[in-house]
Amino acid sequence: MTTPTPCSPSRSSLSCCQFDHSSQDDMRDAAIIGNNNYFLQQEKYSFPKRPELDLTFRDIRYRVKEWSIRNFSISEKEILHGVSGEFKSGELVAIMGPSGAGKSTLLNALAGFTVSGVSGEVLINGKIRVPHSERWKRTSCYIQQNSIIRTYITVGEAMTLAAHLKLGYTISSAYKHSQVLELLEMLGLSHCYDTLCGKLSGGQKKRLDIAFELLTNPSVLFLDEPTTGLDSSSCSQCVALMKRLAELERRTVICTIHQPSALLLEMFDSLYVVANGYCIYRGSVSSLLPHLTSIGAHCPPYHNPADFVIEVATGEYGISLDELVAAAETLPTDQKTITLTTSLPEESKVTFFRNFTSITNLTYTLSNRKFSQIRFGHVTNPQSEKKIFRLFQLVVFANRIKEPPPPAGFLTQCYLLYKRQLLSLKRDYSLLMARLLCHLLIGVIFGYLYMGSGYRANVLANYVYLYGSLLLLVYTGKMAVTLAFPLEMKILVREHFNRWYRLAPYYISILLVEIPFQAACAASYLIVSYWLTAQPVETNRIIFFNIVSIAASLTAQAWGFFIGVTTPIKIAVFLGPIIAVLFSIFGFCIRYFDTPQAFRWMFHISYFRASFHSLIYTVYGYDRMDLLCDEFYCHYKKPSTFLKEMEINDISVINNLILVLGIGVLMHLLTASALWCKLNRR
Ligand SMILES: Nc1ncnc2c1ncn2[C@@H]1O[C@H](COP(=O)(O)OP(=O)(O)OP(=O)(O)O)[C@@H](O)[C@H]1O
Repeated sequence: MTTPTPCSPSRSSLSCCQFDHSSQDDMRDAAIIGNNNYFLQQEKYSFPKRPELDLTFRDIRYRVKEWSIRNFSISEKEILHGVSGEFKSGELVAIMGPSGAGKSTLLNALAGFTVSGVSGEVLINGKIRVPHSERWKRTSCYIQQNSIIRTYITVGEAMTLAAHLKLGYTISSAYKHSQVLELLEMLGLSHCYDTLCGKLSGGQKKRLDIAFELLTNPSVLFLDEPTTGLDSSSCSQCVALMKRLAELERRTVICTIHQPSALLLEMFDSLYVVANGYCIYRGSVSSLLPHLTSIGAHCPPYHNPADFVIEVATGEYGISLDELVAAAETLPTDQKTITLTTSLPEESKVTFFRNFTSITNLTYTLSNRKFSQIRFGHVTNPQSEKKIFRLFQLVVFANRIKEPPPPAGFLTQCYLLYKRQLLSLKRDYSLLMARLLCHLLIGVIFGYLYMGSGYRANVLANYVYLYGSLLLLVYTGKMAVTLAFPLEMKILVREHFNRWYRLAPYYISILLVEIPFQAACAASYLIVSYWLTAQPVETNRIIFFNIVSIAASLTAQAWGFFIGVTTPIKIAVFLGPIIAVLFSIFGFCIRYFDTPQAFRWMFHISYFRASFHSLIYTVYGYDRMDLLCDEFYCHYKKPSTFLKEMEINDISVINNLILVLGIGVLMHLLTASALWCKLNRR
């Protein structure tokens, strides 16, 4: 057997995807069959083992505030009306109900995805879960209905990257790679290793979403309508997979589902039916029909029980919602939750078991942690024996639980996310090329239209060229990100909630791609048009001209990020240009003393004005020589005359540059804060 080559952390983040196939096959063999491989076997037990988590929820309510145009007031609407229940580890739970019943709302509340507006208690193994609990997020995952995956990276690359981000570098790359292969194998995706994510079918994308999250082996999985959009065979494969996930390592798997077939319904261990925000059934699938029969709803022969319960919920069988809710409240609940404190000394645990089970002669050994070595003495009743065995399972399991490996560090996250951005761009560079070529083309057109205006005393043409150039760079800088960022948000929300990375590395990785690219686009325009319009060929002027223009474009880009993050896309498309135009009029059409008092503050904070004045000063200031005059009298033959009349003869380009860059930095800080609020204050 070939010993797998470990990928060192310093190698490419995706280096494990770039193994040649023969070594990949060897790795797979080593990972799956290779019990003889000491290296992998050793680490197999260091993979984060997670505790079994029972989830109990009590009196969950969800209220939203709604603006009523008719009453001109804000009213409160309750969507979940105090629902309670319990989902146990090792169970596959279906949340069902008619459309609009509140299934997704309940799932979001239980997962901690929605926090604001939610009241009630969620208990994990009997302990109250605090909102935004980091620990909870590390042991659970939430898989949204619509799979949002980057289209232009392969399954193998996406999985490897997720493994590096989520498992950090305390685990070797070789081991992470073996986990990736194992998971893909388990989810039937190993043949898609080199397939681009965008080319996967709907069902494959869903399985890939699950594979991403299983890398950290979460104890609780929440899935919002995982079967929606799948054909019947893919549906049963998907439910069978979830069932396996629940059974393997006793995970708690909770999903919302729309009217499953009778066969699919049978696969669930537990059902939770909601109607109009109330619970109308909770319990096993087998007890559903007897319960409904007991309240007078008889399921016709050969009718799908899933369809039947929805019909009952919508009132088709004449049973009111109040009756259904009242009947559900009489259903037995297992309120007893036993919480084991793993930090208890072993002796205390033995005492605890003795007291709990009234066992007289209990001996056990955990030396090699096998259940077979647990010996019961005299057990007073068979019920206790079952319970104690289960508790021992918990103890043994708890002893095997290791702290999850720390995720990748800050700089590594920046690097990995940056690499992912570059990889996507490398595969889909059409948009970037279009942006670059447009800048070049406009540079040629502007240069041609205002050819030679840079050295003539007829400064009006050059004045318009400078204004037009700045407007172009501001618009292209702003709008490209204003419209693109809302699409990014969906991926960010999913990955951030599931603790792939923190916000700062993500934002930095975006900026590391967008800033150089926008600067390159702006430079391509400036070089062409500067040369064609025959602006002064002096090193200092050229450098200042480029720096000021690029700074203005990047500050506009920062505004674009801010607008894209804070406003819906439909509003962003016109808000972006409106703000650009509003700030552009200061300095161009209106001089400071012509500006009404009420608007003078805008004159001061307008980065457009600051950059525009700086550009004019860069071209005509610094004691520039007389301009070329083709006529008998040229009023602006001396550039200083023009600067004086424009009231910009004594400005400081450096101060203006600081203002422009300062506004850019401020906008990025505001954008990051707005993103943080969006991600953490749901
Ligand atoms: N933030 C909100 N503001 C206003 N109404 C909301 C909000 N969230 C949910 N609702 C309303 O609550 C109800 C339940 O929504 P939810 O998405 O949970 O239903 P569902 O059972 O998952 O439906 P479906 O099966 O059609 O997806 C709907 O009427 C929805 O319009």
